[in-house]
Amino acid sequence: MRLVIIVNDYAGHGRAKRKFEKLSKTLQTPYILERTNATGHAVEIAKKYGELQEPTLLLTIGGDGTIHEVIKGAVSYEHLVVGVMNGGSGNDFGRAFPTFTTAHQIESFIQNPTSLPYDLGAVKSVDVEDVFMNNCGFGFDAVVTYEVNRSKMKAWLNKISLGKLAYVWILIRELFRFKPFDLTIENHGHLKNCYFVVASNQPYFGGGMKISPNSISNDGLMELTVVHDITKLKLLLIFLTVFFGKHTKFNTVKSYKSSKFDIRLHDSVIGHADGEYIGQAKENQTISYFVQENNWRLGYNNLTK
Ligand SMILES: Nc1ncnc2c1ncn2[C@@H]1O[C@H](COP(=O)(O)OP(=O)(O)OP(=O)(O)O)[C@@H](O)[C@H]1O
Repeated sequence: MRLVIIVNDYAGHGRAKRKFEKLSKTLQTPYILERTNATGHAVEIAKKYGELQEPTLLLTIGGDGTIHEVIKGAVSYEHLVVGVMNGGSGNDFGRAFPTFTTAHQIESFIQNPTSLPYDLGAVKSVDVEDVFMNNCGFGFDAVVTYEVNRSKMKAWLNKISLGKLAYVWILIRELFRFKPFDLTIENHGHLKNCYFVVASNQPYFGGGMKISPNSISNDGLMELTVVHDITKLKLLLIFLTVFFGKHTKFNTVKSYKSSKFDIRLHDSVIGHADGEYIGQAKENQTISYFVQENNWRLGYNNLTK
């Protein structure tokens, strides 16, 4: 099996770059190195190897955004297997899926490749279309993600390893600015004053929050979680309980399970897929979430974690 290593030097504020440098000192197996040069490049890299028809491990060293792009490009190419070494900041993928940590694990995989198929979520409306291996949400979570990613303060604080401070500051600032929206979920009814709605294919989001504790990534189903009708102070308290997956006990948190959801937001609200901004859904447009069952393969063996 051919080994292609895809590295996003910028992921994890240089963490992915350092991981690759360390790996390259011990890895004996020949490999092709692909460094991403911009947002979206990893999709093109994966597609390029999809067209070459040779069994290939796309070993991705980066964060959730880079992994998202590689899976998006690799989807439906049966000879492509995605492998991951965590190199991001949040690494929600690595909390739910097995990942490689050493050169020895990768070498033993190349000699004896084993992989399993996983589901991919899809989201589609007139203005928004994407896929997700972790989760895809509209509302407050997307606003915080968007503001954190474009924040100059975060870039500066990261240089002195205080990036999380920027996250907390932006979360509180946006909480006071955010205007809740009404939401209709087809076949499930209408909810008022919603802060966010998120569809999940695995439990974790936002860097370790267990937003959807019962999500399983290869069951052909997704979970929809909505937080609604709640004071801003209580929402902050609920954020603390999310780390332990205990928020679902509050009656202001609703969860649904299905292979497909059609929702309508009664305001124009921005969205994210796997923590990357995907655009703004216009008010009252139908947004369809659905599961593409078992359509990408993850490589790992009994040595991976
Ligand atoms: N050469 C590049 N320069 C700038 N951005 C890049 C480059 N290559 C990829 N990107 C983009 O960098 C963004 C962040 O990458 P990624 O999500 O992997 O890291 P992270 O944000 O540190 O990790 P996490 O999402 O796990 O918190 C992605 O949107 C990706 O498309």
